[in-house]
Amino acid sequence: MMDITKVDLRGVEPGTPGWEEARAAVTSSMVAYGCVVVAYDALSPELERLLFDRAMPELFALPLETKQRNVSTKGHFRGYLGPRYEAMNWESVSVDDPTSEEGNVNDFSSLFWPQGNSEFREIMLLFAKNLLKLKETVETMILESLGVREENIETHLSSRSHTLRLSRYGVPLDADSCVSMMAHRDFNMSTMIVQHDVEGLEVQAKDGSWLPVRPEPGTITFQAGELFRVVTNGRVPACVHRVRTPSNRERFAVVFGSWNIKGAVVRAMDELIDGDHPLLFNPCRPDEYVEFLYSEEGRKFSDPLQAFCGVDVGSRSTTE
Ligand SMILES: O=C(O)CCC(=O)C(=O)O
Ligand SMILES: [Fe+2]
Repeated sequence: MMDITKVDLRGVEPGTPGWEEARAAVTSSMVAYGCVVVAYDALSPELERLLFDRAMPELFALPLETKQRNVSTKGHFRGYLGPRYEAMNWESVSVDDPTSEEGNVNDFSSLFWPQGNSEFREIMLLFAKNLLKLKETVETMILESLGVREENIETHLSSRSHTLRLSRYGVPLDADSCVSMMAHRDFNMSTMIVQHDVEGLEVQAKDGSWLPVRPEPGTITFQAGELFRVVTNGRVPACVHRVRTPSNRERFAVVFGSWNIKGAVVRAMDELIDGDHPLLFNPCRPDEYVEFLYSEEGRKFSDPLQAFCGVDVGSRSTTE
């Protein structure tokens, strides 16, 4: 089976020799799959083991009431997600704005370890900061390649909020398919996924085939969400992905999500609209889009973004 090409971003910075080559490779993978697999040192192997092999199993073994203390006022897919997803055998906790020094990660950590766990807190903060840097590098590469001006890239990067989510998948309940999370696109700007030891993430190619992303140490998957599709005026598709674990093992994953700042409007970047690339999506409000996505109406569409804010309403099609 074919692998998605891995791009080595270790030590690659703007102006360094490897930048342009890496940028081209990142962009071509994004245009093809809506995702790219990169090699990047976001956490040392020792810290990664501490997090995945010790802290995460310990955290998820806590009583339900303890995990439920992880709440968020910031909307969908935040805080503790558990019993509602029993049919998937999936649960996760998440921290908002995980790179802020003002104590979010601290409060998050003391929910689970009231007596303190400075090691966990430090790992989370370091991980989040490094993942944020990687995200900015990858998005800069893509937007630069597509011809977006530097000041617009900066505005784009500074209009974001972030979450760091820790997920646990029990062994897949459907032993035939081994799928524990169905095919979907994320409705945010972008997502980065860090796997550890156990396989699961699969990405769908345009021909419909599924490409497994192997949980190789030191690799991270960057995926475009629906909002990135709007921003790039459809040049970059939102990544279709799922979780499937044929080895039937419990699996942990860390997911860094990039969202809009509250109330913002997302629109296609000026440089990406021209005669050859007419505007595909009207400006959209992410909070309204999410409402639509989960509404009875929204669920009918195979491409709900197109139905919600697509310019060409003639091409709307339902899955029915
Ligand atoms: O666990 C993974 O590898 C993917 C998770 C995912 O797709 C999600 O949380 O939206
Ligand atoms: Fe996802």
